[in-house]
Amino acid sequence: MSPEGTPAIVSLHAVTDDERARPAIDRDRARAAVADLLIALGQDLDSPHLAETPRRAADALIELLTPEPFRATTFPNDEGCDDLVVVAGIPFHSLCEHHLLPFRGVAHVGYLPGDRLVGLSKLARIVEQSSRSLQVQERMTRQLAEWLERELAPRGTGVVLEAEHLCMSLRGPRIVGSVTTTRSFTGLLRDDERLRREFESRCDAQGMERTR
Ligand SMILES: Nc1nc2c(ncn2[C@@H]2O[C@H](COP(=O)(O)OP(=O)(O)OP(=O)(O)O)[C@@H](O)[C@H]2O)c(=O)[nH]1
Ligand SMILES: [Zn+2]
Repeated sequence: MSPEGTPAIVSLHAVTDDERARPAIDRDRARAAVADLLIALGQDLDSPHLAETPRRAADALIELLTPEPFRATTFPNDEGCDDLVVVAGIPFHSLCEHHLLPFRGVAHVGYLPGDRLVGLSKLARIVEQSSRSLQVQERMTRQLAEWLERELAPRGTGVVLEAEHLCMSLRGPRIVGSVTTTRSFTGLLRDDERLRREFESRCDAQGMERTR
């Protein structure tokens, strides 16, 4: 309950310290750098199709790397819900920190409630927010679990990401269709095998292989 005694809807800002510490984006410099890159790659910037490409490409990258802040609405768990809450099959795409190429797939995010419940859409929003950054899949998985821990203090969290990395399918080993799975479990989801299996069975129903 809020201090006034009305039912509490607590809003918490969801931008992490990491994101606050990020240096400001210099759009002009990014555009000039893309122009330099294209010239270094032997491309002709005088061609009508390429003339605006530095602007377009820089703006596209900036869009992909700019998380949208949101407020993480939470509610008191007045009904004492003690079953897993899982949003499975949340589509996402992000940019691989090593090659600046996309990786894309689905995220499954769940928690075992403690004193608070979170608005379900916020689980999708935090996936979207953490994907808007140069990422490594393992780190993104861990960040999502840490966010749940921080905002909800739940009795357990489960996060599973399944993704195809274009740096592996379009170049390098050129293996098309492989799926990388990363997982993070905390609290009772880490310690109680029955709960973890229950979480995983809900993820399986929305797994990448089944839904693509
Ligand atoms: N652990 C992890 N590795 C990633 C991720 N995304 C890309 N990588 C890997 O990052 C590694 C970078 O290694 P390097 O050997 O420096 O890159 P490279 O010379 O381009 O190597 P190849 O990709 O094997 O051609 C590669 O093995 C990628 O597959 C990720 O999310 N997690
Ligand atoms: Zn990569």
